[in-house]
Formats: sequence, C-alpha cells, structure tokens
Amino acid sequence: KRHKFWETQPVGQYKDVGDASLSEGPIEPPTPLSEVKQEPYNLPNAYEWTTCDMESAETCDEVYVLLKNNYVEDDENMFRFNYSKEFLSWALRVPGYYRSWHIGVRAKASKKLVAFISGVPARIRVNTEIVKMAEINFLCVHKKLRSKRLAPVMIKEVTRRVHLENIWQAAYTAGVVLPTPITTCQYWHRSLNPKKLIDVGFSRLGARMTMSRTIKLYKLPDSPVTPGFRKMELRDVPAVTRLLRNYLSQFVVAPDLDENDVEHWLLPNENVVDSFLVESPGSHEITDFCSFYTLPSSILGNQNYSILKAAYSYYNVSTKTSLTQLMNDVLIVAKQKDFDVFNALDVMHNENFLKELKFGPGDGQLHYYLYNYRIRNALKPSGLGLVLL
Ligand SMILES: COc1cccc(CC(=N)NC(=O)c2cccnc2OC2CCNCC2)c1
Repeated sequence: KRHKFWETQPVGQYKDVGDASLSEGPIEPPTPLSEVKQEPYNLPNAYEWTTCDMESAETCDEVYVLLKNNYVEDDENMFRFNYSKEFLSWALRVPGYYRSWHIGVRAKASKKLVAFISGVPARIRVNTEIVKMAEINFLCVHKKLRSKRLAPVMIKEVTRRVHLENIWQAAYTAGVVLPTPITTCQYWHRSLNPKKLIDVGFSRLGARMTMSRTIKLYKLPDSPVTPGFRKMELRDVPAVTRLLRNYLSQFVVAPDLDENDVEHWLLPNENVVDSFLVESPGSHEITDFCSFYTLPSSILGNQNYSILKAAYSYYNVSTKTSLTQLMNDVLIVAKQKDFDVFNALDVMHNENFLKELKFGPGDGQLHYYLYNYRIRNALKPSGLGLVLL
C-alpha cells in the first residue's frame, strides 16, 4: 500500500526489512537545534495551531469532547473510546511533561477545537540502550475534516516541537499497518458481564450455549483468593519500583521507570488506574504486582446501554504467586468494581494466562512503532514490555 507521508519519514521502510547490514539504533542523527524549523508548519488557511493547557479544566473538557465524538472506533463502528477527563489529565500531565507537546487545531472563525495530537516524554529502554522518547497518542481529526491531509502536518508539527526539546525518537501504536511495526499484538477480552456484552453486540452467544450457561461460565468468586492481596499504597512505591524494574529488564523494549514514574503511573487513581500487590503475610515482602487502567467506550446506537465499562491490563509482575492466579484475582476485583469486560494484549507473559482465564481473541490487532530507531531483530509481542494508553 502506498504511504505517501510515511515513506518520507525516518522509520523502518518495507524495503529495509531483513537487511542485516542496517545497524540497530537511530536512523537519522540529531539535527543541531539551530537548524530545527523554528516556526510551526503551515495549516490550511481556515485553521490555526493552539497549545492545549491540560491544567485548564475548560481546555481539558474541549479535548475530552473532541475525542469522545471523533476518536478511535472498533472495526464495526459499534464502540468509540471515551477517555475520561481525569484519565486525559493523568495521561498528559506526566512527570517532566511539555505543555507545547499538547497540540490542538482550531477553526479560526468558530475557535472550535477540531483536531488534537499529544506527546509525553518517556525513557524507553531498547535492549541495553535507554533512549529519551516522546510517546505520541490521541491523534484525532474531527470526522468532518477527514482526508484534508491534516494528520501528516500534525505529525510533522509534534515532531518539530519534540525536536526543539532535543528528543529524536518516539513510540506510538496504531490499529492500522504503517511502515514498519516493531511488533504486532493481538488483543483479547475476558467477559465480566456477558449478558450486557451480548446485548450490546460486543460478544455473541456461543454455539449450543444458553444465556444462563454463559453467565455461569464467566462467574467469578466474590473476592480475591491470594493471601496478602491488597491495594497499592504510597508507601509501596520503592518496593513496587524494584519489583517492576527487575521484571521489565527481561523484555527487549520496556519503559525505564523510576520511583517518580511509578508514583504517577501506578499509584491507584480513582476511575483511571487501579493497582494491587501481594504482601507475604509473614515476611511483609512484596512478591507480586498487578494493575489495569479504566477506558470506557461509548456504545453507538443501543437502546439500553450507552457506556461499556472496560478495564485494560497494564503492568503485572509475578514472582511468587502464579501469573494466572494473580490475574484471576485482578478479574475478581474488576468484576467487583462493575467492569463489563477486561482487555489485554498478548505482550509480556500475558499469553500464559489468556486461554486458561477464558479470554477470547478480539477481532483486531494493535501495531507498535518506533520513530527514528531501528531494531535489528523482529520482536514477538512476548518480547515487548511497553503498554501505551
Ligand atoms: C470496545 O471499544 C472499542 C473502541 C474503539 C476501538 C476498539 C478496538 C481497539 N482498537 N482496541 C484496542 O486498540 C485495544 C485492545 C486491547 C488493549 N488495548 C487496546 O488499545 C489501547 C492501547 C492503544 N490505544 C488505545 C487503547 C474497541
């Protein structure tokens, strides 16, 4: 497929795949800051750039409404991601963030926000190299402005602003294939409220299955079974950081998280992220960790329901409790919190529990990309230790 824009960018090109002569690392060297384009790229005349100050409740609400009405839908256009305002604030106001990387496009006449793209700084380890990167997310163009070729200019503008902060690599995901994925993940769903999922068309009643048989199939205990399983607290940050850093070191690509990052990304934050750990009752040693983030979806066109309450597997570490038992406890807690479905990608060691815990395969794939960084050997999803929101 022709990728007019992506063929001009420093990303792995299809023709490079398998070329062992190409070394791992940056594709292009950094540009001297004086040579980085100082002024913003040109937009079509009727539109203007705006920096979205996510600390302003009003601007945060504008971004929320734009995404709620125009962001990613599933392949059958039955659901649309409905990131909450508090989630967007958490996802964008990260330790060391740059306000200039929260980029909007307004219609000059109406001043309405019609497009958005964001970047947040992250330290990502690729094999033994720790690389400062921008995590790019929430690229959204209003439905009425599609195919005006706004996305390429928004990607170039966020790239320019990232370069101005002397950062030359980025990480991003997409449901579509672009040049060239570092890995392609399958997503899986575990029903928690099968009756609602079938009613809204997310799931279908299995062949030779009745509704009551299906409800029984997905039934879970009322509370977690692992002794010492509890909610993470602020005092746990040092121990969880040690546990997580050690666990993530086995993957080819993973975030390089310090205590400050762990406090931001993994401390429980109501309706945004939930995290739990296992503290051995005797030794008080923290042996296991699990977490999920809250990302509801709008249900498009159903009489009885308007929101699908979905939990997304985040970072999980098992050193004493089996990963399967740990994740079953996470499912139990998600059900207690009235989630309808628990989603997971087949990254890290997730494939070891998916089938046993009655996850079903989703109907799509999520592709991971690095910008201006070549990885020599193709990565399996099990080699990926990075979960993007
Ligand atoms: C159920 O509502 C949906 C609303 C919009 C799209 C999709 C399908 C889909 N595209 N799902 C995923 O990308 C996905 C499935 C499992 C785990 N993480 C995922 O995506 C995350 C990470 C990438 N950014 C979006 C959220 C589902």
